[in-house]
Amino acid sequence: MNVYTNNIVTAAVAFPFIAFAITVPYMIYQYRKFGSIPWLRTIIVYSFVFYLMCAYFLVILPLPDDRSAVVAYAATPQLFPFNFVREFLAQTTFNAGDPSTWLATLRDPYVYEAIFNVLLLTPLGMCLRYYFRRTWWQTLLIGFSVTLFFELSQLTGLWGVYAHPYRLFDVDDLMLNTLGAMVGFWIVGPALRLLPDIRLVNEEAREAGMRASATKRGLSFFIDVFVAQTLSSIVIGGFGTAGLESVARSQGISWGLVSMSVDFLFYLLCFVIVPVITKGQTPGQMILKLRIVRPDASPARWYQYLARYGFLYALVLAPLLALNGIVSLDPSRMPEMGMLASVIADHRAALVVCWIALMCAWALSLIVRAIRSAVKKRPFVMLNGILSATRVMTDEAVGVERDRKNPLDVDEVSALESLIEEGGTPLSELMERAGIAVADEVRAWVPDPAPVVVLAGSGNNGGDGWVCARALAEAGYKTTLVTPDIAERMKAEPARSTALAVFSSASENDLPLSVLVAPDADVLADALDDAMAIVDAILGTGFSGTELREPYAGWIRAANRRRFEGSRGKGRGFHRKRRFERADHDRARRSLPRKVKDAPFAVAVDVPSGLSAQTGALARPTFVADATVTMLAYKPGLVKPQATRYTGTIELARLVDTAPYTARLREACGDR
Ligand SMILES: NC(=O)C1=CN([C@@H]2O[C@H](COP(=O)(O)OP(=O)(O)OC[C@H]3O[C@@H](n4cnc5c(N)ncnc54)[C@H](O)[C@@H]3O)[C@@H](O)[C@H]2O)[C@H](O)CC1
Ligand SMILES: [K+]
Repeated sequence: MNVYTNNIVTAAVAFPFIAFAITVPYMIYQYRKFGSIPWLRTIIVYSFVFYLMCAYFLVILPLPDDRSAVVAYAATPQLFPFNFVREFLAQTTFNAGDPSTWLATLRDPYVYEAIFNVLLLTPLGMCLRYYFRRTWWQTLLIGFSVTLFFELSQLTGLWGVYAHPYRLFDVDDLMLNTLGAMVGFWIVGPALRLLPDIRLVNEEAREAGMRASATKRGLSFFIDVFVAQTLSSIVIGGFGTAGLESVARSQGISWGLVSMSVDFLFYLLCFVIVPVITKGQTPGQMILKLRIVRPDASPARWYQYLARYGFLYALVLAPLLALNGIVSLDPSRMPEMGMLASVIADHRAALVVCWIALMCAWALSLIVRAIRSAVKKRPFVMLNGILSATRVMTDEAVGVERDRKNPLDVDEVSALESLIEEGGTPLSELMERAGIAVADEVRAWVPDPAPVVVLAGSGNNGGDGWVCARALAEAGYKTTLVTPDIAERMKAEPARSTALAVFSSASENDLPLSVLVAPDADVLADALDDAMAIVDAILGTGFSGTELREPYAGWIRAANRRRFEGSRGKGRGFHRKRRFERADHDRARRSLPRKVKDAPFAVAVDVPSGLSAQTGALARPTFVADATVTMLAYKPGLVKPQATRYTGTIELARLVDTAPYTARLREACGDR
């Protein structure tokens, strides 16, 4: 086994170099995707790379010294499947009835190499399922391809580096390695319940990406100082080379003052002039996608940038100037000094100690506040931010905050739809895009095709649901669409024609889409039990009143119950029935038991059904969603505090570039 450990040591030695080479592009990719660099993901990815390197090194090392040597045992590929079994049986002393032969068997090279060959790709299979969320057949295919790559490296003498193969191409290795990948895939199945859900890791990363953490801000500040200082050094260096230093001295101008002024100008450029031009971003903030705004996320004014960084400049510079003042006082000239100066000169050492203590306390308070803001997920506010009435937010958070701050009333949304239609985009096209946006959200959470239930009402919200169902079925999801009535009898347009088109497209193309028309409670519950995702396209902006009529109320109860009480497992019927009768399930999320582990992902179209898009009033029951995909603009009801636990995270699907239409709408409203 020694050769194996040696190879792993080689991998460990080579890993830092490879890790270093992938770090920068990997970090940039992560940051661009999530706006943050999640540590769990980083650990997984780095250990995965390390593992693949170990595996490959085990396959190709040790390298022979002679590049043209013929290695006898590797010369002819081994093409008989199960050769290792034959060889083992021919050579073994194994006797099932004699335990003393068992250990020897394990030490038999044919046995331990077979076990090792299975183990080699087991982590790959685990990772493919857990991290990359691949299905069994994808794992099989990838596992086989990786193995083939390994074996071909051996067959071709490391792709032609060696004149002859120096390790054996063996069909048994191909089979055993691929089997190993599948073993990894299977054993990770039960472990999935214990491991943190990688999709939640992504979600957390995205959430972290929304926050302007102290790290991001520190880094962007560092970049800015670096840029300003580099530019300034180049210019001052240039002045020096041009002989300006001696000119200045001959004129009696302090060169130190000149360099300080040049520094100051470049700091002014980076921290004030550039933000004025870019509407709130210093160079470092442009790279890290941060932005200086007012606390309500509206754009800041030029004097606020000046105040923000002016105070910071003073806060950093003043202590340095003070220190310089203390140190440069000469005690021997005390008699000529004023009272204060002589006291300072007399206690210089003590004052420097005080200064250091003060600076340490300041740095410590910054660190403590940075950690606290990271733990409590709150913004990190500094004194200069308060004084200038500005905050640093991520670009993403600024966008969301501005959208949230400008919701459109329900009748404004209708007016917007009409404007968009006049602008040349028909409502049926909007519906198509809306349905696809919801399907994309489902696919982001449930990446592998799985059973999905779409609850569709008979209005246009239901129309979005029909499109979503078709898009999911086209992607291979086994989709069940639940509707109160057949497509012909849908009440609204374009929902009716859309539903009819989806229906005929599903049968023409043989899509895995089944339609349940007004199913009874048991049939619906069966469909929900199987579902990995539930789409609520029952009611959108057209919902009125305070109560939900049947059958919608029953559908929502069934969906919420599936989420919070699990599927109708054996022995749970009685318990659940009682709960159902007491109507406990339509209590707010806080008072419900924790979402059950196998709960399907629940996504609401436009608004959760039962929540009034205009007022935020809640009906009993109201659909409880993990995410809401809202169309065109936020609605006032979605941003009400009581709405959050029903909406989950809100995604805005703009469907078109709404900015020109919204501007016209606001103009029209202003005119009124
Ligand atoms: N208009 C468009 O072109 C687009 C709309 N989109 C989506 O459409 C909905 C709004 O659609 P609308 O047809 O106006 O209303 P709803 O589908 O939300 O609901 C109407 C439907 O509901 C019934 N109803 C009303 N109140 C109740 C109640 N208390 N109990 C039971 N049933 C009720 C009513 O009778 C009607 O039948 C919008 O949210 C978007 O999702 C697009 O996305 C794009 C194009
Ligand atoms: K809905």
